[in-house]
Amino acid sequence: MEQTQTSCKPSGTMPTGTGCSSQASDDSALGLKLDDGSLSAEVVNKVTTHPCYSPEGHKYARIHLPVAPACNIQCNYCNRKFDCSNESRPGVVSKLLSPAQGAKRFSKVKERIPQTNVVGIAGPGDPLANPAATLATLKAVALAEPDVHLCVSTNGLALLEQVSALKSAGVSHLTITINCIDAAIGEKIYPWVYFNHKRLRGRQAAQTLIDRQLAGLKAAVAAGMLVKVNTVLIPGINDHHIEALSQELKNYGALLHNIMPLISDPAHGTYFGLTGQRQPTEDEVSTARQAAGTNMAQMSHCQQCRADAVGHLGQDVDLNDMASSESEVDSSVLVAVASKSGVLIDQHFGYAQSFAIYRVSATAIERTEQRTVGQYCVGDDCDAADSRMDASLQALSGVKHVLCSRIGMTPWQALEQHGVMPSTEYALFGIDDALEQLQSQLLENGQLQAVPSTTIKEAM
Ligand SMILES: C[S@@+](CC[C@H](N)C(=O)[O-])C[C@H]1O[C@@H](n2cnc3c(N)ncnc32)[C@H](O)[C@@H]1O
Ligand code: SF4
Ligand code: SF4
Repeated sequence: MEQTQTSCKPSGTMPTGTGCSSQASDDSALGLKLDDGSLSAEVVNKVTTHPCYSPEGHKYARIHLPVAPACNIQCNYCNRKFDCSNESRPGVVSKLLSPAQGAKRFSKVKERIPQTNVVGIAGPGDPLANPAATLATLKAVALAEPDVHLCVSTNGLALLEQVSALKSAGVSHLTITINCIDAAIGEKIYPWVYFNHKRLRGRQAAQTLIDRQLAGLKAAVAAGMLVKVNTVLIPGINDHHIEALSQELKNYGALLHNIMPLISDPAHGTYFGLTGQRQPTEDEVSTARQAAGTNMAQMSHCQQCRADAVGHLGQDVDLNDMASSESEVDSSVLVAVASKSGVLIDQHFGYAQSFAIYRVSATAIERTEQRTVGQYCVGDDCDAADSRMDASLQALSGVKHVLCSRIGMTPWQALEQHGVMPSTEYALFGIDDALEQLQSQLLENGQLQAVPSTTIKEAM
């Protein structure tokens, strides 16, 4: 790292951010600081040319490439959607991309918005729960445009073992979401963590995650990455803990702290949304930022972007026109329907013993077969049936969407991880009506090759 001294010295907190100062200035900031505590010219440049690290970077644009669907933990505030064009929140995307599609999208966007100098991978799941796709995408982008800043956003569970691969791929900016350093708080945020081939729950899950996050943070800082920490502010859960957390983040060498308000809505289908967990008020967010600001430089201009956001912060561009020119748009998709009555979407995923399979294209909705499955939920046990899930996944092979009246969080996650999108949006709709609405949505989002007219026919 270049060690040219600049006039940019740590100067206490940076509530709106000048981008070149930070109070996180002890030795654990390792390679980022010069002997007198100021930031090196290289670091200052990397900070001020990134729109999220500094308001000074506002003239630059970023692109998030949605190549990472799976996640290795569950947060009570997160419900990812892979085919959603109308919600503006983290974790949703219009369409998942392969690494090749991601690199192609970047090149097209770069042509259209030449100020795009940051390529980030932020989901819709966790980039490091999808390491092959993440690294392949980063490498393809770096090959096309060596000067771009590569950025990854992770929950940190798998960070420690990926730091050197990320570094070799050229990742300079890293975001870790750390919501607490106390497992008693963490168990209220994370229902489970999947680590070392085991699903951990309760305090053990939270402690494992926290330990791995801090070890990953330390390793990333030591590798010279500029680490920003995201913290989701959840009233009554971690709001009293923010100052202690920021003190620890400073000790571990994080450069910037981004306290983001919880987004919570029953319609999102998250645990917090369904249990009525409220969002913080603006005053509560600013109190938390002030408390954390005694330790850490604060980011306060985060837009809580979608995992496929493109453009300048706050001025996202619409990708619909681009989506239709990206290859691999399906000409038809298979949809599995869970129905007791045979007329309505009125069956819980876990209680279905068979699914009606439909092929949906732009011109037709055709019933192709009935597939039998072993019932996933047995008694009250709808959440601990890994082997039954494997059987369901096999039975649903080739299917892209499952329509059902209800579904548990665990099977939802497992389906998502295998590229199948469950939906309870059409609960109690007539099957024909639901399929027509899904068809329109897929066409609108550019996920189906468009050709006019719609017919429903029975092919059985
Ligand atoms: C969708 S995540 C993807 C990256 C990675 N899986 C993670 O959690 O850091 C991007 C950011 O959005 C945040 N996020 C997700 N759902 C949120 C919600 N309902 N309210 C506030 N922030 C949320 C996450 O905590 C994370 O900081
Ligand atoms: S780690 Fe990220 S993607 Fe995974 S559940 Fe939490 S917010 Fe969602
Ligand atoms: S979510 Fe915040 S940190 Fe991430 S790209 Fe958007 S503005 Fe930047």
